[in-house]
Amino acid sequence: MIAINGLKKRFALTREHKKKKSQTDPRERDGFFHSVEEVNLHCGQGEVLGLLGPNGAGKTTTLRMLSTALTPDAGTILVDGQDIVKKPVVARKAIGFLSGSTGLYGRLTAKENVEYFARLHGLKGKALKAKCDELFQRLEMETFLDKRAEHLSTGMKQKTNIARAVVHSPKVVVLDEPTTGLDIMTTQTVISFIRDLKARGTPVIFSTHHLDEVALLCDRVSVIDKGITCFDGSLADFKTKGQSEELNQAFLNLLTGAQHV
Ligand SMILES: Nc1ncnc2c1ncn2[C@@H]1O[C@H](COP(=O)(O)OP(=O)(O)OP(=O)(O)O)[C@@H](O)[C@H]1O
Repeated sequence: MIAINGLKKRFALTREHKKKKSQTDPRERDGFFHSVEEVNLHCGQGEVLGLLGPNGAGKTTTLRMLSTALTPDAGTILVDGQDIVKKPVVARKAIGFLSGSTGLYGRLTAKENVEYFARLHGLKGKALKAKCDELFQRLEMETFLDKRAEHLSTGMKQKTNIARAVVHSPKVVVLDEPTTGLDIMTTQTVISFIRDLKARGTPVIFSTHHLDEVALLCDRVSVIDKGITCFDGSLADFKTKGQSEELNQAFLNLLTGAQHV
């Protein structure tokens, strides 16, 4: 369903970076920062994949390439067998992407924001209302639908962003740190929403630093360390290869192992 192979992305170093005498990161070389060096990731129909990695590992860069916001320097990204790098317009219809920095229109209400994106995707009339109402109910948004986005709390904004990302019923959902900064109740709503997507057969890829969410939701896990995939497999394999039933420990063991390769 989703197959990423040999993905690479580098960014030109700024003048400030180049001026620095001491090299701080092995990914800084030849005038570039090699943010993603070799990422491989696989997620099947109805599976949920947790993308893990330390800060700066390259998770957001990978997800931005998957969402077509960034073009890879090398590698392939297949969604349902279609090469989305070659067909970005097809990809944008097929993928619902929640980015950490997605902005809402502050002067529009939560409801207007979601409806606006529904219209951009070609929904109208009864179909638009039915889809939006369903999402407002599933994401428990009814109490703040008529509040302007600029006055919403972090959790309310995140729910609105999620509704906006999936209003076109995408084949694949990609969420960059969907629960970061949320309270326990809102986190629970987001977790239930991901479970619901899985039950409907929609594959979900989400990045997180919370391994309790991985335990609750994921069939598969992918770990990136310094721009390189050091694990991509089932949750059971993650525990076996990480040599621990405890997910935090398995994650740390996999990272340590990767450094020794
Ligand atoms: N446009 C850019 N120009 C230069 N460097 C970049 C750019 N975008 C990302 N990077 C660098 O690439 C590396 C990977 O960043 P990325 O945001 O993908 O990491 P991450 O795994 O999502 O981290 P976190 O868990 O902290 O969100 C970082 O060192 C970052 O500074």
